[in-house]
Amino acid sequence: MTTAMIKPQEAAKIAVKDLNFYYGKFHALKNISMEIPEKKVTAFIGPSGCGKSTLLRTFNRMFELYPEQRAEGQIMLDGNNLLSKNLDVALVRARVGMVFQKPTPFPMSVYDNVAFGVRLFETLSKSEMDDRVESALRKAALWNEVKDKLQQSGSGLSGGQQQRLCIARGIALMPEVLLLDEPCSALDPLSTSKIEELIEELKDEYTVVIVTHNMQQAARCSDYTAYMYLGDLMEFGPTKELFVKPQRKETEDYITGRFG
Ligand SMILES: Nc1ncnc2c1ncn2[C@@H]1O[C@H](COP(=O)(O)OP(=O)(O)OP(=O)(O)O)[C@@H](O)[C@H]1O
Repeated sequence: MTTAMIKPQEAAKIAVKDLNFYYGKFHALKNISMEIPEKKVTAFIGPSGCGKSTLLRTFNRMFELYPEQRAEGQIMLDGNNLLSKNLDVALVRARVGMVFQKPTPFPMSVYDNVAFGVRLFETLSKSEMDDRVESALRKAALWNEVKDKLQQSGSGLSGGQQQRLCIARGIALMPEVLLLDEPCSALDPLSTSKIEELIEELKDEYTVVIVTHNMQQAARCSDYTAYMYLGDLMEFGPTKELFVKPQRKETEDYITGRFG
């Protein structure tokens, strides 16, 4: 399968080359090559089961927790192969943060939810940590809503607030890349639009990759879109072009709702 591709003009933050992924014998990603541009939002779209989440999870070696899962090929992050056995996985995960579909706050206070990961990597004074927590919550557009309840439990927040708390938790580690796996699927429309606004702001500082089922969301908040089907990368290019003038008939059928 040859991917219909318009190569991004920006520098690549992540360069994927000939990536194949297996769940046991099942070949879930087939020879994927693409460049994820730095400080832009890239969306992965495609019908259920096409491999969007699988591809996203390779970017922080999430699959390594499961022995039957295997990735072959290269995923270069600033020139280092993320799949190389020599790379420290904990450091990879600090550079490449991930937010999941369902908000998953830790069973601890709002403050500690954000500080927890930072304490694993850095020794900060109390005031430095306070600053870090505040700055992460501000960037996640949550500070004003929680500044008076930092010591209350994170699970007491609304679903949309919990998801922004999870984003703050990722940001607090000062990652370079943020992976968002259907971050709005469990949220109401108002929380969804807040997260979408936030994504727009995050790209000033981070490279953002988002998996979404929602094509309007991909069209609204991404700069680049990848359309996947049955483990193949069918088409990749600037979002505006992919939605307005797709190169492949399969992409057009999917985005116009004729299929999927
Ligand atoms: N743990 C697993 N073990 C075996 N097969 C898996 C596993 N996880 C996913 N798969 C298979 O790999 C393929 C890709 O799954 P993946 O979750 O990446 O798709 P997706 O595009 O993100 O789907 P969805 O939109 O439904 O979340 C599917 O055929 C799925 O059944």
